[in-house]
Amino acid sequence: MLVLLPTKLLSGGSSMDKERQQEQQRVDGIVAKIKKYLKKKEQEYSKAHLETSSVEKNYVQNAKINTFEIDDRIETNAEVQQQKQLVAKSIETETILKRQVKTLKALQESPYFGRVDILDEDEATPETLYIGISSFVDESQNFLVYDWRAPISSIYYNGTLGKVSYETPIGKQKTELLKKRQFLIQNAQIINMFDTNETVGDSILQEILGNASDEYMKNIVATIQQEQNAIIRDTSSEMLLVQGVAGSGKTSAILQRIAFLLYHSRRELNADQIVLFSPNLLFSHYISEVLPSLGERNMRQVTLAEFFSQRFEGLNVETLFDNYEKQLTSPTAINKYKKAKEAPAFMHAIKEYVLNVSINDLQFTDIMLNDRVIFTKEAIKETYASLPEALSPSQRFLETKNLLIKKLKVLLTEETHSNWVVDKIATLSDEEYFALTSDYRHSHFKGLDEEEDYLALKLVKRRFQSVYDAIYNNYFIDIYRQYSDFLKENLKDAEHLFETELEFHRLSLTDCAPLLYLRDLLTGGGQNQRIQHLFIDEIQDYSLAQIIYLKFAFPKAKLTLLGDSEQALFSDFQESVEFLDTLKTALNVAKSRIIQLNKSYRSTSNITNFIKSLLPDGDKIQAFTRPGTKPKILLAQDYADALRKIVKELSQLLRTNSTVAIITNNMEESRMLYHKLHSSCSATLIDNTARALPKGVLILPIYLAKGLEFDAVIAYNASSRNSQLGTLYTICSRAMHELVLVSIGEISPLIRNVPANLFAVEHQITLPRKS
Ligand SMILES: Nc1ncnc2c1ncn2[C@@H]1O[C@H](COP(=O)(O)OP(=O)(O)OP(=O)(O)O)[C@@H](O)[C@H]1O
Repeated sequence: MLVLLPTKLLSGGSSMDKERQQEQQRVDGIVAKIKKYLKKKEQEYSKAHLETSSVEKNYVQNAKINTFEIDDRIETNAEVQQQKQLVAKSIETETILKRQVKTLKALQESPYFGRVDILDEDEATPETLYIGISSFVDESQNFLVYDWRAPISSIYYNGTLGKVSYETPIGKQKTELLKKRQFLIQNAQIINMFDTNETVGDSILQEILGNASDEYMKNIVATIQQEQNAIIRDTSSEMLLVQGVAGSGKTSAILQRIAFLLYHSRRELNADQIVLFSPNLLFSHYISEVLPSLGERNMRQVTLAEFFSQRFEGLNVETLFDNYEKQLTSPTAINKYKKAKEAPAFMHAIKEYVLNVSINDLQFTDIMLNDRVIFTKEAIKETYASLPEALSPSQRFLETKNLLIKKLKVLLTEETHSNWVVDKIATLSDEEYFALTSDYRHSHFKGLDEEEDYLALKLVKRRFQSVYDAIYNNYFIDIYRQYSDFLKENLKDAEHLFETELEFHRLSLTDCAPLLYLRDLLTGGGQNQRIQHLFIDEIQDYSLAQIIYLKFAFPKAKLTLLGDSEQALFSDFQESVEFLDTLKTALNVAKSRIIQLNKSYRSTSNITNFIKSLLPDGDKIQAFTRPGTKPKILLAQDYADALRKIVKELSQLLRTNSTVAIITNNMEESRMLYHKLHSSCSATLIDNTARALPKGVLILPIYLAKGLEFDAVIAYNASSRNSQLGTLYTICSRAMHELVLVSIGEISPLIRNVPANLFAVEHQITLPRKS
């Protein structure tokens, strides 16, 4: 619990007033220095900006020089390359300055949020340090503000007063923490300030959490809690599993963690080497401002659907959402092979299959150029078979590829003598000629023959480019037929469904990971060795097969996986510790750690208490003390009655909330509601193409609301027909300040066990209790 020092001393007391004055004077002094420095940096930035514009202009002009005059062209090439480098350098300088200006602007509004007074063992006088979103140093290199990620800053988040220690690059350091002070500074004015003994305290947190929701998630740097700090500063785990209840700050903590890692390993790590798998595009947009607000570049973000679609070009890859909607309509057909295909054993079977597949069972395919067969599958098979058996399949594929490319080169030389080439050269236009010879120093052609040979090879290469690509991309094996063969052997009859889908150019989500695994193990590819950190949000929605594949695809990456098994929309609930064990075995990681977050920050205590009583093991959830009204249940007789009630409720909710989300179980419900409601209240329908969230009334299905939060939520429809616990829990936990549940007809049995004092009902009703 937070221990505040006597309030008299802190707020009303004259000694605190005096201290506050002194602190404000310090803020004033520092802000003046920041402003001065900002001015300098702004000037440098404007200069850099002009410089970039001028080198860019130069570059464009040079690149445009008449390229049909041969002599000009040669010189242009060299100059253009030089200009290109200049542009890149200039842009980089400008970007760095732009970021510095942005950080300084943030600092001049709020230079810091914390202060610690420490006394080192060998020192006689204490030292006072101030902590902010970034460090600020004066001309004499005195740290006026310490970056929140600096080693010493960790005691602000972790330490209680007294002897404390903190990690540094040279080992553990000890000191004594004499004072910890929190500030809320806005527009360079101290709004609130108090001393605290333990972790960062409730009062400022209350103030922050009471605010309205925003289009963008905010950073939590000033109020990071101790258990969140453990997630942020963990640098040693190979796999960090964060299991946290809804609204406990999992997403916030990992974004802060990314900022921390970028600071901690500044030399070895950059933002491009971090990938975050996020649940949907809306979410990607929602979190996109957190890192920039801390002066860092964003990591790469991708959704699972995007990741798979990029790898199966030309196929319509099913998304988690299609899969979810289908499960609601025809659960049995989908579930038939789902369980087997999503299990680690299935991925293991793929590995075994690749190791043991015989050459005769490999599904080689002809390489064609239009209707002409360039390499027959028999010839390719022969090439593959000629290689030593001791090589692994992927090594043999690589060698086959090399040999095929060699053969192709011979073929291309022969092809240069064919009639079509001779004819084409004779009829080349000037433009075509210059395009073909653009990277050759024309003056160096020794004679007509050489020039003709050069042109012929160019023309042939151009025509055969697709053959080269086919070899390069391993299109000489029909991976779909291979997978179908694998299914035949390992999951009886499953191949039929797979093949039927393929005929329609569709690929089901459960086949993506095993199919890619098969392709990559067989042909050797698909791995990105550069990525150092892989973050997966909403891990409960990923199958183990998918996680195994992602670990394989990013072999050097440390994993940070976060989720809440209670919010599982697409699969069954699994206990966290059990889940960690399964993951450890499936992924074979040595150093793993699990961190549980049980305190929920998003919602008022009334909402959290209601939500926790929905869950059988909800006791572990702790509500953050924040006042608000009780959740309300509206019982409607029929659809028309529900609509009337919703319209009435909306007008009330909009008086105090800037965003009200009506969250449904699926897209169809959302569409129907939108159709009926948009004329009476200007609502926005959010579908899976949406990227931003406007204010006002939003209507969306639950899977698109994952990870998001809204001032008020109307849960539609909480009747007994919609009795999925994970769905109801996830919908309700999106609400920050107000929650209303609408039920058409009998209320969901999930709500019957909630104590009646935790919610209000619009009409007096008797809820039948479960026996
Ligand atoms: N230490 C903190 N200080 C201030 N705000 C916090 C803190 N921790 C969490 N929050 C706020 O609580 C809300 C929920 O946080 P977040 O979305 O990160 O939780 P989550 O665990 O990812 O939620 P869910 O799983 O339900 O999507 C956000 O508004 C976030 O800013």
